[in-house]
Amino acid sequence: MAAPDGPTGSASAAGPVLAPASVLAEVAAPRLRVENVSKTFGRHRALREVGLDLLPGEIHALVGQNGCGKSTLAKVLTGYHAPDPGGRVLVDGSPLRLPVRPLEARAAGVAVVHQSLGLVNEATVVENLRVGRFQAGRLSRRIRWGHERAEASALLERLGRSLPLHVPVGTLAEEARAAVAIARALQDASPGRGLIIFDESTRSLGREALEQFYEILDEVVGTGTAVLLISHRLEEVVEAADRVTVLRDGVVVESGLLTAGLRETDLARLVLGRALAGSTRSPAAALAGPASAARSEAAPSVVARGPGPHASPGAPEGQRAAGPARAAAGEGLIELAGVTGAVATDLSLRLARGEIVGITGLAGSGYDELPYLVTGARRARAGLLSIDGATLALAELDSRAAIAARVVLVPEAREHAGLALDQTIAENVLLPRTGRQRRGLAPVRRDRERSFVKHWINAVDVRPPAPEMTVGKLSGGNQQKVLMAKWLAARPRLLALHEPTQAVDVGARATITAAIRAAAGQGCAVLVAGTDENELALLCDRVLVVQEGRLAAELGGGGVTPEAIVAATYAGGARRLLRPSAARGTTPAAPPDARPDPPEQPGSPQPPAGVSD
Ligand SMILES: Nc1ncnc2c1ncn2[C@@H]1O[C@H](COP(=O)(O)OP(=O)(O)OP(=O)(O)O)[C@@H](O)[C@H]1O
Repeated sequence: MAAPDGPTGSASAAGPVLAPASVLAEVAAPRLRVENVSKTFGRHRALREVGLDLLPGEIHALVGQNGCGKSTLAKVLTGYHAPDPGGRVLVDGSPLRLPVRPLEARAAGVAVVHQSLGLVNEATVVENLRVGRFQAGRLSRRIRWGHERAEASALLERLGRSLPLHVPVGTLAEEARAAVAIARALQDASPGRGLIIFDESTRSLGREALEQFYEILDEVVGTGTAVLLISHRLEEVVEAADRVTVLRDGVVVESGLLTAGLRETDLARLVLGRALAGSTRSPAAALAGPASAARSEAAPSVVARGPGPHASPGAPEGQRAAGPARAAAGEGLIELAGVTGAVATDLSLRLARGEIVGITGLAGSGYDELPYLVTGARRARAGLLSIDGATLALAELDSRAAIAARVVLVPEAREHAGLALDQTIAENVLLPRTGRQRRGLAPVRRDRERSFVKHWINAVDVRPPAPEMTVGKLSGGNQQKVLMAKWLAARPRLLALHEPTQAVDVGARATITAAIRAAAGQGCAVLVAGTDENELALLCDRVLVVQEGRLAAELGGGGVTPEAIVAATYAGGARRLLRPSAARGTTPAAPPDARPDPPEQPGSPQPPAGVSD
């Protein structure tokens, strides 16, 4: 639904107000105008007559559920997909030829960071940053590597990063890879014109990196360049974007809403097209809901039976099931002793069966090494894992041995760790079982496999629920769900997760949360590394905070609250607002010459259209 005509302006706490897109667009020529763009894959229409205006100097968010068409639009705009005939795309008033030619788009001032980041993992940091821009010596015609290194360092420095320039990017942590991709796009931006598209690029950034990212975006939009920000982090959208457009099933249902005064819960409702239960809580809380409710809605057949804390249905609304406990002392305990990695130092902890333990910290503190070290995905320098009477030396553990012990990892970077993108959903979900079949330890029963796959597709709500679909053709969030299904289906004893709901929409988060709880309910111990305090508070029985490699705090029982997690993580320090200086609320932050007058204040704020309570 398009924004209706009528008075426009800022929003109040009573509700958001429709954006003055049409008014503003007349005042300042849009950096990007999309008209009537559609895209069909086979029989599926991923985009339907989409229209969008990006104004000079604004950060414009594009939000919507997994699979609603956000990345498809980004790929149409940058020439990866050819749109259906009939649409138009204009950059700074000039039409681009359709399908878009990538070089023409770049010349027109369109820069992009795709959701996959688009890096060549085998190439070095400097090569990824400078490919296509290398400068050769005038006489030697050889690449001037000294110059390229200096350029690359300066680009990364803008983002507050100092990375080794000669390592392959595939060896870097996800946050560092994101920084490389973002730095590359920033160098492509043309000050004062065009736009940069960030497709879920901030999903792996910790809070400090996020703050730095928005500082630079402020500089970029300050020149008049526009930013199209695709994100599932609705709190980030509300805090940092000027306006937001909502896509649902390939259709624009809200166009250019001002974010000032827009509440996260209202935006979540627009994304989902329905009201949320308990919407007075934060959307994350409301959507994750009580363990029992989430379970019954999302994965009824995996409802907990085991001894874990999440096994008892019927917890009252808004409460987590009671704290950890469960297995008799010693029984089923998993013990980690002296785990030491690159930064993590001498981390020791015990997990009971069915317990969900969170681990968090600032970037570089080492908290995020733990899931990889205990599952053999990264070699530990030292440490022991005791599980069901067996003790494994982590310095010798590899992934294969860990999987054999039913210790599994859902990594952060699904694109290059954990999913076979050219195989079907069914093949991916069944992959951990085929090892036993290959060794002749389990029979091949096609009918059972089919219902097994169907069960797990439903449990994590993969869309479309088509077992034969190639995973690479799923949207990013649905790929994440397949990754969860694959490892949950392996019935782990210890499930180690790193940012399990990244790139997953606000609705599907509840489904994944429920599936993790159900696994815990069946006795699986869960270790979840992440930085989202709301998610950790909802999911975890205990949360450990790591500082400078060492355990610095432990929160348990009633102390596992978002506020306590933030306080312990920042050791009393405060977090900055993402865009403290931006004068948002009445108009996009256009440069002075392009900035329109603020729209009039409406008499009474209107709720967003298209939401039914
Ligand atoms: N190459 C392709 N072939 C067939 N279908 C595709 C292809 N790429 C995307 N799709 C489908 O188009 C729809 C839109 O996908 P898209 O990746 O744009 O969603 P999205 O909104 O970006 O989702 P997410 O938030 O999960 O990243 C989905 O149903 C997806 O399965």
